[in-house]
Amino acid sequence: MTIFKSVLELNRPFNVICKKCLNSSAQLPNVLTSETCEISESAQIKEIKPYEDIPGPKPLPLLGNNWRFIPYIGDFQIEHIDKVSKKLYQKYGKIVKVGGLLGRPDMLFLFDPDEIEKVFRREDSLPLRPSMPSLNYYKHNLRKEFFGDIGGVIAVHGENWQKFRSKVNQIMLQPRSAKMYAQVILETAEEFVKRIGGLRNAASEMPDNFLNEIHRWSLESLARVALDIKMGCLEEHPPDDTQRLIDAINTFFINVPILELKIPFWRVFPTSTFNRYIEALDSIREICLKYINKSMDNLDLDADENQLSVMRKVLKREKNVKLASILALDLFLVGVDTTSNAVASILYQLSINPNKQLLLHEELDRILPSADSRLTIDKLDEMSYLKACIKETMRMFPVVIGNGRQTSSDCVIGGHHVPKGVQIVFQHFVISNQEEFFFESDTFLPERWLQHSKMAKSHHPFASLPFGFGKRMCLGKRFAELEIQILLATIMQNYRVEYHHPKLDYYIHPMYTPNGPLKLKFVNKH
Ligand code: HEM
Repeated sequence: MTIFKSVLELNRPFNVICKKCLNSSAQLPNVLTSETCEISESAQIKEIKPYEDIPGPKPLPLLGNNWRFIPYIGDFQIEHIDKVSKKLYQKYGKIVKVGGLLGRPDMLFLFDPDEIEKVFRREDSLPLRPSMPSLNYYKHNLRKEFFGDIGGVIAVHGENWQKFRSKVNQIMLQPRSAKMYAQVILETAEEFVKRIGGLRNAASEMPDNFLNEIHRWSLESLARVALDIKMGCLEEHPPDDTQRLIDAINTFFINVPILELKIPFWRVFPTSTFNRYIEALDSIREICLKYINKSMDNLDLDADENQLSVMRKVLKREKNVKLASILALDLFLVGVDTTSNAVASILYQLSINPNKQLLLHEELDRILPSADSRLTIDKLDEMSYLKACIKETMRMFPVVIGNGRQTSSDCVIGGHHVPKGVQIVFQHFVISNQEEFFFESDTFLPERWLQHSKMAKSHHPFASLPFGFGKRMCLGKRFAELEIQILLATIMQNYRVEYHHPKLDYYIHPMYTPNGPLKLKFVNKH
């Protein structure tokens, strides 16, 4: 059979493949033979283009493409990867190769939800998200004596990841489990709403560092859910280590892309960035362990499981203190800044879209008619416009602008042969802001997410995925959603939010967030 002969002659899998296989979402065979493909020679075939033909910025000899991240010389600024990604899409199209990155595999930017769907659907049982080799190094080399063979989920791969994740998946991801924490999440939201009242200046505006205040809420909320501990973040004078923890988490996130995308000198010697990063991770570990141990002190494992914090639930089921502590550590590492930046972005979008905020208030006033009306899960379930406002913000400004997977075998993506080991980057931010996938894509239109609205259109299910997808999707999704919904409902029950300053651009710092002091004005509703 001539088709298959040409594969063998070129010694390159997937040089040609039948159209049926190409469009299939099934895992493609590694080497195409007449046994693995039912299509006869006469069937329509499609040429698979070689990997080398994927367009993208050309690497320089010796410097590869890393030079592009050098300040003042290169054209890739980490803070503006959103704009860089858009430009790459405009210049090269839906599949772009950024190769020649020293110390790391090629990156393949995907701007096509059909192709993203295929990658996700082909995912095997051990999906590999290729992020944070520096954290992997921290957990498995530098602080090996602490982590041992229990690395947690962040920056952990293969069977170790699967073993850990299978033990915590149900506790973290069942919607019913998350809802059990509604009461403590509500108490923390109410505390924060009170604090907002006290933070206002004479013009009812927030201080320049309002984002830090939101971090404090996010940390307190997570500590209640994960450990059943009141850290006191929302008190007038919080314990010193709460701010230290917030700063360390920020330092950690800011340095991740620097260590990953710039020339990785840290792999050869400890650079100042690397030292700062390790210091931050050590602080996170030290402070979290202090609170984890506190939480253990008054542990009653015989208590009704529904009353237990996430960490205690895991402890009760697994009887493994190390595993429960490492889970809590991972949650603090990635569960604070993500949620707080999402809240900052949602409040900002509502403040600059007052007509949409008005519709949100109409919904809230109907469901919670007075300042004393009690928010319950049932009432929250009725708040479809509130949820649509959150979804719409996450579509236009996803806090995590892209996600990724590393190919575990040779495959075909976008009609090209792609070898094993390449890092596929799903460009969600660029995709979900395109007219092709969302009409009036640059308009804040929560109605598009409402089932019964005239503006609701069916969307490509892979065009906006703020929490990822599949076996490795965000472990904290249920908690993040609940925390954000409860906080937003509590704020909007009490205040109208306005913004009277020059419009803010967005940047990556370290999440995708409004760039500038969030001088929101909170006006009493009652
Ligand atoms: C708005 C808030 C959040 C957003 C937008 C977000 C987004 C994401 C995304 C995009 C991923 C990668 C998913 C994938 O690879 O398919 C992820 C992973 C993860 N997230 Fe979140 N996240 C948020 C909040 C949280 C919170 C509050 C927690 C913890 C309580 C959390 C814990 C995690 C963990 C542990 C992972 C790694 C999962 C794994 O690799 O197995 N996230 N998140």
